[in-house]
Amino acid sequence: MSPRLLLVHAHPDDESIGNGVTMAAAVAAGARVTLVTCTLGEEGEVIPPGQAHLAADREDALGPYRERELTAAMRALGVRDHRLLGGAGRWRDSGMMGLATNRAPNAFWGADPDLAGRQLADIIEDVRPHVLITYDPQGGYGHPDHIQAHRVALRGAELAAPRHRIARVLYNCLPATEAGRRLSALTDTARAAEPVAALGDLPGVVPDASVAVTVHGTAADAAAKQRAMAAHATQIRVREDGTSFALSNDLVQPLWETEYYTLAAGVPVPDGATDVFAGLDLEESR
Ligand SMILES: CC(=O)N[C@H]1[C@@H](O[C@@H]2[C@H](O)[C@H](O)[C@@H](O)[C@H](O)[C@H]2O)O[C@H](CO)[C@@H](O)[C@@H]1O
Ligand SMILES: [Zn+2]
Repeated sequence: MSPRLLLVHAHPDDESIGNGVTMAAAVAAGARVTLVTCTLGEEGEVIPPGQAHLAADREDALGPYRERELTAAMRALGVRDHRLLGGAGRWRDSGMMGLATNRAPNAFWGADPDLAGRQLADIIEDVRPHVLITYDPQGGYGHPDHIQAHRVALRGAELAAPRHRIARVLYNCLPATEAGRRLSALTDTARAAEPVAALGDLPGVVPDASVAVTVHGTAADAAAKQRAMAAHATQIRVREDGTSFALSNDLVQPLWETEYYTLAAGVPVPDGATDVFAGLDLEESR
């Protein structure tokens, strides 16, 4: 039986930034990978000047454009099943915490967790994943759509449980020691002619001992992640060395070729696990 992985993310680009290697490696290993993206990122800033006209305060056409970026990113990772929660445009990007856009009529931040959770439960009952990956309760860095994606992911898993119980739930994370080392390396090199992010700017930093799964991937998986992140060109600038990137805030941060997870719920992870499915009886959670 092929293992099945479900990822729940807030905006187009989060999946490639946080899980590009994990997704590419799972596909290469024969797993079925399903991505659910909750919004189209309509409120995002736009990096390339040539696309600035798409922004919400201009033509408000960024959502469909980012959907096409997402399709290109999934092609780079080999992921064939990617779905928009509730259908394209059902839930709108809420903008950063505290903005008026948080209260827009269909802002994801205002979604009823039971309604959105039921939309996800329908997907869970269809896909029957062994593993679910999403954000920690803080959404990694406090973005309202990330917090809501966490809440909806757990609510959906709960609503689907009578028909399909997900064996393991993992949260994206970054180990503090390695994150600090990588940021120091970026700061020390001549390449950092740009400002480098601080540890507090990175999402989901945890004590090293909290990391349950470390996915290394291959060089091909890392290259696929770089291509997938570059496909989200309105949001991400992959730097020429391929080992760092910047968002529209121009803060340089590591492009992680290794991805890390904490165990949120379900079957314990064997020590030193390098595979999100490690130790699972796939037949048991058909
Ligand atoms: C990675 C991620 O979640 N990006 C979100 C985020 O974008 C950031 C936001 O525009 C912020 O104001 C910038 O300083 C930062 O550089 C951006 O990454 O929030 C957007 C609006 O909700 C969202 O569209 C984007 O995907
Ligand atoms: Zn996001």
